[in-house]
Amino acid sequence: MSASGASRQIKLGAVLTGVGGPGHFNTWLDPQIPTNASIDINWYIEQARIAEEAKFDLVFIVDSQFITANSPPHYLNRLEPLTLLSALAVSTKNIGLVGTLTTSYNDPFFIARRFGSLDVISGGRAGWNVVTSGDAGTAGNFSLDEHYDYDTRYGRALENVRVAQGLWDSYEDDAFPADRETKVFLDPSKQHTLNHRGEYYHVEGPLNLSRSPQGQPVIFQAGDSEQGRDLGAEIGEGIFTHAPTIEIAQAFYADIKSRAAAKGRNPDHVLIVPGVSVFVGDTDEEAREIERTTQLADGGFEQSLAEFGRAFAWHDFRQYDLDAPFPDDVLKYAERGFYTQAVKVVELAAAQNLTLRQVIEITSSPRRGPFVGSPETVANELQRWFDGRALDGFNIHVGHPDQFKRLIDEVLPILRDRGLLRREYEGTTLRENLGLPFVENRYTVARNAAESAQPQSASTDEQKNDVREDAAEALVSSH
Ligand SMILES: Cc1cc2nc3c(=O)[nH]c(=O)nc-3n(C[C@H](O)[C@H](O)[C@H](O)COP(=O)(O)O)c2cc1C
Repeated sequence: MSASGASRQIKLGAVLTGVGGPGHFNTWLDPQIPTNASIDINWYIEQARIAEEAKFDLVFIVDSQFITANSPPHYLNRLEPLTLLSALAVSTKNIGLVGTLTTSYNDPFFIARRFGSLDVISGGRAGWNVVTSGDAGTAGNFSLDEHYDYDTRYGRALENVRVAQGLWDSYEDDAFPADRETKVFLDPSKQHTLNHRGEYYHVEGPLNLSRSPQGQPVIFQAGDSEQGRDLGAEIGEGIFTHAPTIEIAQAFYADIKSRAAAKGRNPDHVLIVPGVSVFVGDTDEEAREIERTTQLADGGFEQSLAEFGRAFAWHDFRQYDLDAPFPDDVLKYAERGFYTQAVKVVELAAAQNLTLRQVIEITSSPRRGPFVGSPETVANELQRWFDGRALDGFNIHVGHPDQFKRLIDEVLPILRDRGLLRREYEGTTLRENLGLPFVENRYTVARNAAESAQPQSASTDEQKNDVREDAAEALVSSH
């Protein structure tokens, strides 16, 4: 189904953060959340099946590889995404399986192999959320003294993704006749080496794995700097982001879509799906109260202060006077961390002349989110953002089970009745369900193009090969 026009429908993801992600230190106290939720595969299977029953497009697994004692509970003790998603692949049938893997500390061959395997195991439901790692300390776990600077991080990311995509085309879709009569297992003309020599990677190929029914895994991306947005516009088919207000979300949406169009891409094939929290009550007032009490119970000043340094490469802000002006030279710590996020905090403090205490209070006190109210109110607001081109869908942060249930039972049916959500999955692959095109194998495309362009003149095998290689080269470099 097309992502545009009359049939445009809301995409839905479920972000599973077990016992509580950033800012949610006490979510795990909820008796309905097992204290080992983040490492209990049965909990993940249950959530994925609930989401699948509600016809969500995908489950979304975020990740990191560096922690301190002040990291959020889910981050302290959680499963590796690809291992986890492989278990979900055999416990579900339709829902997409999106995992986060950093390009800064994984070689593209390894990434291509792992996501390719997930894609094959799941019958074409895999997605890769491309990140570059905001936690500067990750470097210390991968034999480096220092995390990469931004240009290097994003340069590596682009090349890494291109190499992985090249490797995923190692075999054309009919490469394995596996014919017992003729004893031909592989058609060697349908196996391709990559021979990549780039700035950061040398990769020969081929990958020892055939393609899935969707051709290649879907590429998601998360990163908000200029370089991050450019990368998303270049390679992202789904963009994971924050959306604090409809105006900011609309500006982000327009920016990414126009960057993608400027790169010659179809903007409808870049879906913007920010992470959002939803609170549902019987009335708008009750929902606001649930939002306030939940945020108060899940958060806390002391823990927020301890965790506050994460964007600044875990610089410890507890050393400063809380009631003095916000320290003005801390951005240097964030240069290899979550710099974009850190800049926003520092700019806010400067613009409003805030103390450190006030900044922590602002970032940790209950805030009135946009998707809070009676089922009707929440449905209206979700629709307003969708119709207003602030986003193409929502990655719902799954926190308290009661709230996830109310969203599914009370809000989604309203949107479904308005024709904004599917009743049944459109296809069996993540691409089909997201309205994204199947990725044709580049060598098959080049072969077909060469054959139809020169049906008579290609008199020798050598000539045919030249044309094929030329076309393949053009495709590889423009892909
Ligand atoms: C919405 C969002 C989600 C992210 N999720 C992850 C994640 O799960 N794991 C990770 O290592 N980095 C994650 N990142 C970090 C980015 O990959 C990037 O390193 C960081 O945001 C700094 O780059 P930026 O300034 O371009 O945003 C996320 C970033 C954003 C904006």
